[in-house]
Amino acid sequence: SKVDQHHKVSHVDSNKYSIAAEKKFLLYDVNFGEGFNLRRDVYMRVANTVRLLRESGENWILVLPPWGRLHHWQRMQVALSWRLFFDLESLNRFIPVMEFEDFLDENRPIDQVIYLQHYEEGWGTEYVRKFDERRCLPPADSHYRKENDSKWRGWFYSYEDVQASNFKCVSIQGDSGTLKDLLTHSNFSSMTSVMVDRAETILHENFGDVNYWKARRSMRYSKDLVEAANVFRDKYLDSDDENDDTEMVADWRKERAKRTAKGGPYLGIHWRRRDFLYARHDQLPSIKGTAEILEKLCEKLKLNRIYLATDAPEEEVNELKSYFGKELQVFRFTDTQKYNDGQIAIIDQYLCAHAAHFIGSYESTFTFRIQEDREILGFPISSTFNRLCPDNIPDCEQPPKWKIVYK
Ligand SMILES: C[C@@H]1O[C@H](OP(=O)(O)OP(=O)(O)OC[C@H]2O[C@@H](n3cnc4c(=O)[nH]c(N)nc43)[C@H](O)[C@@H]2O)[C@@H](O)[C@H](O)[C@@H]1O
Repeated sequence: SKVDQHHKVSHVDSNKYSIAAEKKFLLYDVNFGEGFNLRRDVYMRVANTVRLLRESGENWILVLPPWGRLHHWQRMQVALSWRLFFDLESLNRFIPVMEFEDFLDENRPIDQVIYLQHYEEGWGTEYVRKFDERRCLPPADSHYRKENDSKWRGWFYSYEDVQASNFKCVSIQGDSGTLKDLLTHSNFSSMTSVMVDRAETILHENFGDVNYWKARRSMRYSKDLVEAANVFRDKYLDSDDENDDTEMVADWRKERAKRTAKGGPYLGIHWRRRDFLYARHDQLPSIKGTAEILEKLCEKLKLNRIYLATDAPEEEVNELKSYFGKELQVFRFTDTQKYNDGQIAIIDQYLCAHAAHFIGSYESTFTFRIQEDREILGFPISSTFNRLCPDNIPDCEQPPKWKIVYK
């Protein structure tokens, strides 16, 4: 009936694609090995799938995958909700989202797990967007198992009593739009709730376009984290939004292009260490080399404060600091009592994003997210797209400038 339908959409009235159709739920997960900031990128891809589905008249809602089991996090936590990190109201202004806990509270089943994988035979000579139901390749076959009750069990973000009715593997090459097609034009189109595992398999439909940036801008940080970081800016970095020209409108949909942000009187650096030293060894400076770059930069920019975001062990931080003269002060946010590893990572990023000048680490997604935040805040390009060069190539190639677009 009409009344029923009205009831069904009342949750998503705030969204401009509010649709009189039955609600459907998209859940997803990402390969276990991926880090926090690649996962944030995968959110943008899947959020755009939901946007496309809604634009085509289907009433999909994105169920947010709880955070946890990240191998970079020193403390092994699981089942952390999104509101610990992000502002859900803000996310909801792009597409309707809900926490997994709330999905479970509504006693909803998971009808179908679709495990995305590549094509066994590879990509072929030309890139075509396509998908096909295929036999499961490793490791899919080991991640889900059928129990005696013929339900499927898997990791499900550590929740033990969650199961799915059906499980299929799909080979796919494509993007957010291809995933939309998979959900609407395949055997899965009758399902009400679908979980897509290995969602990182799909790409952005148009990397860096306006919808990329809308999804990105909707990912405002939780009010608690912003508050904690702002208190720190005020106390140690002589930095606040009014002086720095970094004020933001409450609703990201009202943001307009600008390049007038000044930032606080400090240098922000993302100094990626640990496993990155193996992966990108030739592209990173030594500890001493890092100190030399920072000293020179501070002298040039007439700054005497550094905000250091890093995953480096304490000994390395101490070594770095030991190379600086007395005139340079180094600050870090380290309240691990009150905040979990992901929250500290976000506070680190926020503080780097508000610095007068930023320098990051080569091809780190942690660095990329800071650059995006600075684009949103409206910094001049030259203060943002900078990287630490290795010792032997002091004038190394600087990072690509993925500028924000509003149209
Ligand atoms: C080598 C590759 O590196 C890729 O990492 P990359 O893009 O830098 O960035 P992420 O994917 O975020 O992984 C790095 C993780 O290390 C911690 N981390 C790194 N830098 C900082 C920092 O400045 N402050 C804080 N608080 N934490 C930091 C944090 O947990 C972060 O999520 C990985 O995603 C890949 O899985 C792979 O390991």
